[in-house]
Amino acid sequence: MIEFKNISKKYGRYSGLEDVSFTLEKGKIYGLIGPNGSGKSTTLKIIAGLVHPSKGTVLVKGTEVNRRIAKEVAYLSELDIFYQPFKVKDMIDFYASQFEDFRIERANELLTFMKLDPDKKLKQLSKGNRGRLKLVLALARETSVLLLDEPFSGLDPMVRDSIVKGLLSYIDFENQTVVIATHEIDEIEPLLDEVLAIKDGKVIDWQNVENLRETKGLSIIQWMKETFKE
Ligand SMILES: Nc1ncnc2c1ncn2[C@@H]1O[C@H](COP(=O)(O)OP(=O)(O)OP(=O)(O)O)[C@@H](O)[C@H]1O
Repeated sequence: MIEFKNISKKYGRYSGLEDVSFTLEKGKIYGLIGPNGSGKSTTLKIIAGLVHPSKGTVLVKGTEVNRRIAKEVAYLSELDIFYQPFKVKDMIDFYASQFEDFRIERANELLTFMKLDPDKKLKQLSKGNRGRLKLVLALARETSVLLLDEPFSGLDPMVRDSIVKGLLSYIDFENQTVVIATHEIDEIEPLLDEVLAIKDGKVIDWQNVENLRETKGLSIIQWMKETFKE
């Protein structure tokens, strides 16, 4: 579904990714784990067609990423910059006008689940509620690729668990490839099929989560501590 072939990304003198190759399959949920600045967001942005690699080829559904294929990718950015005068419901209408795969009924259901008032102005939303709105906008799309960059930032720990459970009902386990970059490993662990460890722009390890648990007896956190120990 998603193929990285020898991808490097340079930002001027700085390196974002270095010769990264992998294949992500349909129907799986992947976690990208790594320290700050390791290349997680760069990876997601390349899949979403927002950043162009300096070297290598990226295929999404067998096609080299272009504007058409990028429109089939739902991407939740780590940034939350919204057009301030909009109300929540204006944002829903805007997304519906931009993406053919945006399902308004689903968005309204998600707004209720996230306890967001459609009539509230975006500038009046707390950071946590902006985070919830970002999730609504990404999950209301019926796409084959769903990319979530730090989807729980700003959400208080008390609600994260219930939001993760809610997430489950909006993921199409058969057909979607979901990639989540996060530091909130505890919350996300029950969702993940595979984890990729990224460090200094390289994938340094890759594990199947069930295998990690059953054959090595490790949780993702334990594996992560071993993988990233200096
Ligand atoms: N627009 C940019 N201009 C210059 N350097 C950049 C830019 N975006 C990313 N980088 C650099 O590329 C590297 C990878 O950044 P990236 O944002 O992909 O990391 P990350 O793993 O998502 O980090 P974080 O966990 O802090 O979000 C870092 O060294 C970063 O400073």
